[in-house]
Amino acid sequence: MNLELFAPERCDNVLPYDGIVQDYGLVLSAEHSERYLQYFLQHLAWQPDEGLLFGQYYRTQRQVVWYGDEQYQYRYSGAVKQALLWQPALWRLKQQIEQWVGHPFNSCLANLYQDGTQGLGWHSDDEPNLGRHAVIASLSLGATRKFCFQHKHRANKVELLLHSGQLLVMRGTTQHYWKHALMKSNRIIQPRINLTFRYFHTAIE
Ligand SMILES: O=C(O)CCC(=O)C(=O)O
Ligand SMILES: [Fe+2]
Repeated sequence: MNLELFAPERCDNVLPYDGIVQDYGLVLSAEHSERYLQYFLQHLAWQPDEGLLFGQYYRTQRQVVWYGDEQYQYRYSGAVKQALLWQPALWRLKQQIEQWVGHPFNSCLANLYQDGTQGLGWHSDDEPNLGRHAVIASLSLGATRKFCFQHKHRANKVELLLHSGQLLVMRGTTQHYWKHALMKSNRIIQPRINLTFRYFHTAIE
């Protein structure tokens, strides 16, 4: 069965318990998604992620960039991460996402995976600056990729395929109970951009 033939359906919660992950399905047409992909590939200030982990310097293949209302800062993996002021097209897209989701966002962490050899390992987005019940809106552009949730204390795993133009919203206790990861696959040769819109609280630190 070729899963690519099936457009993702909206789903109020893809998790069985202990969190909420809303799948909005495709919120952008194939044409719009492709235009955004090409534009953001060119116009966002992509850089490898780097820092120190257990005293070891690392530099990822995956590229990242963080934009926000202000030049927010936080310390992570032995490096100071700093937000750039919004890129105008990204800010306009954020406005639209806020309307769809009904929640404000003051920053966006963007990831660029050049092909399927690049992924993102198991983690939770549970930094103190995101607050206890963070609402994170994740828009996918480009190659279809497998995205998984794994419960931290139980055996449950949830697998999703994220298509170009698909919007996922994580909220409630999701980050507390679940980890997520973007899986690698050598068969995928196209790039993918993921935009995660977040609300960054500056009072903490
Ligand atoms: O690329 C993705 O879909 C996931 C990105 C992610 O989990 C993150 O930026 O924290
Ligand atoms: Fe994440």
